[in-house]
Amino acid sequence: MIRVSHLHCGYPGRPVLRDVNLHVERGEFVGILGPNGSGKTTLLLALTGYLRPDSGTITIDGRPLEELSSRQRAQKTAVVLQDSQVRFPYSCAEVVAMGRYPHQDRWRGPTPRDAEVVQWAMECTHTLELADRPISATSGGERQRVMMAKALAQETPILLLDEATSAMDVHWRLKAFELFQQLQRHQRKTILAILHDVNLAAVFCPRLVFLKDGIVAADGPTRDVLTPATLERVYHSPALVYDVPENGTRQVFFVPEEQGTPS
Ligand SMILES: Nc1ncnc2c1ncn2[C@@H]1O[C@H](COP(=O)(O)OP(=O)(O)OP(=O)(O)O)[C@@H](O)[C@H]1O
Repeated sequence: MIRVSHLHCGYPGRPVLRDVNLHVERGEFVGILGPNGSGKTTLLLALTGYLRPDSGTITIDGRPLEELSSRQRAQKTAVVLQDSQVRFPYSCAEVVAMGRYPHQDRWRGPTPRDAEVVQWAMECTHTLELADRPISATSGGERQRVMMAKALAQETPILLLDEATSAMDVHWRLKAFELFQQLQRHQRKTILAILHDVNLAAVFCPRLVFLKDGIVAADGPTRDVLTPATLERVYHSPALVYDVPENGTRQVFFVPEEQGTPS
């Protein structure tokens, strides 16, 4: 579904990603982790077509990204950013409805199906009660839920999340990730989620990709790559890794330097 080959990408005068290779199949839920500045957002921006590669290729369903029009790209990929700015005081319902633009005919306007999808997206993100509120009058966590609803309303096979739940409390963050998991399992959506919370990633993402200094430092099934060795190599922080028998996941405890690692 998504194939990134020998990707070099960055900003004018600042190369970031170096020879990144990544192949993601339809229906995968991949966590993208790594230290600040390691290139996670740069990779996501390259996947949306916002940043053009310096070299290398990105294909979606076998088609090079640069061959797709912006409308075609928006039909394939929806993005939820950590902090989306909406300049005008649109209501939350209007913001969610913007997710339908890539499917709409400019001359016909919204159809009953558009309204149904918007209603569905707001129901499953619990944002209906915010429908008439100006987006500028919502809290950070509420705004992230509205932007999630907009991305769902876009009805794309691929969902890219960049710290999309960072402003949410524990309850809403878990609800959001449970929803992503349902979309992955029942609609076979392909989800790439940039996260700093290694433990959240370990619970929901069966595959993890660690970036470090613009290269892929580790990529594989969560159980294989979530090891003290990988974490120490990527974050330079000693870590203890535990198996949680109750749900079959792994969890990590980063050990503050001065406490040392218990023997
Ligand atoms: N618009 C820009 N122009 C120039 N350099 C940039 C720009 N945006 C990011 N960078 C630089 O590119 C590098 C990678 O940034 P990127 O945002 O991809 O990192 P990240 O892994 O997402 O980091 P974080 O965890 O802090 O969000 C960093 O060194 C950053 O300073």
